Amino acid sequence: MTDQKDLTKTSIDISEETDIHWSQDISYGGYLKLGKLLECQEPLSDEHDEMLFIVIHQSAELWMKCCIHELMAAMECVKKNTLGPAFKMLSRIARIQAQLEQSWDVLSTLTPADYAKFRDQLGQSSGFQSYQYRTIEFALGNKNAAMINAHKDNPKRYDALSATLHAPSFYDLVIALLAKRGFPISKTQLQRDFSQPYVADESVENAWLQIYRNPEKEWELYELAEKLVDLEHQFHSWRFSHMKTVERIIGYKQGTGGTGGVSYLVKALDIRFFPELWTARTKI
Ligand code: HEM
Ligand SMILES: N[C@@H](CC(=O)c1ccccc1NC=O)C(=O)O
Repeated sequence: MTDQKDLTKTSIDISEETDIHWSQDISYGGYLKLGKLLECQEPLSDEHDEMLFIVIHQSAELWMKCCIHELMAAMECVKKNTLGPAFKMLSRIARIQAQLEQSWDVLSTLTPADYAKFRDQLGQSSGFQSYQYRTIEFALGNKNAAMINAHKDNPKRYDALSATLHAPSFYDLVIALLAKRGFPISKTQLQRDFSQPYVADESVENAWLQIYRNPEKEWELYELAEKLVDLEHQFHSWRFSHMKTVERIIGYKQGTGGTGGVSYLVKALDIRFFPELWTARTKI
């Protein structure tokens, strides 16, 4: 008898299932717009490996979309001086960055010969023209006005990118927060032209030094500092892996976007979003 009872437990309980009100007008594919999404992979060549190239880039753009969503919301939290929810968003961004990093491993299965078979089809197109990537760079503080020119044919994107260029970056907002919380930050940092590249400042470094030396006094800011360091570390790893993957796939050829290729990507490794968080470490 007991055996029979157990058997009924493991079988599907129809009476419970019928309690679920299956919606008439929504389905998995409908909700996720898979019809549209899965029609977006249109290789320009008949080469087998072009599918991987397209899917890797499209997935990266989807993750970037999610990352921008979190980043903008986290910036609003910093503006409002409420760091709790921002921490949650920054942790999610870190996991997204790990996903993006992982994709280099998949792409490295593409050999130089595989890529050469369809590279010419790409013309002058390049990651250089990624609107979402540039949005992230600007929001994190790597401001470079010349980069918006790639979007001059799309006024909506051009204007939105221009707005992000001129707005305070995540780090600008964090510095304003340091001032709000009583740290003596120089006026030049608080009233700077936000469209210009950020230049490191002693008053900001001193604030971080104080926070790192006495974390118990400003635990939230200490935690924020470490989350920013994580974010920059991951971003740097992504840049590095991109550069190394490009090196193994196209060697030292020029980029389709008109740069020197690997040499351009190597130079980008010098960029720091949060410079004082790195220089302060030597002095602690
Ligand atoms: C075969 C694979 C790839 C090659 C050979 C490659 C090569 C390059 C090169 C040479 C550049 C410099 C600009 C240029 O002259 O074109 C560049 C920039 C860029 N690539 Fe890639 N890339 C590859 C894959 C990817 C992937 C998977 C992504 C992910 C979204 C990506 C995103 C970018 C971005 C955002 C830039 C602009 C970087 C900046 O301005 O700092 N690339 N790529
Ligand atoms: N810049 C690459 C081309 C390239 O990677 C690319 C071309 C079109 C769409 C996305 C691309 N990926 C990132 O740069 C190259 O020089 O081969």
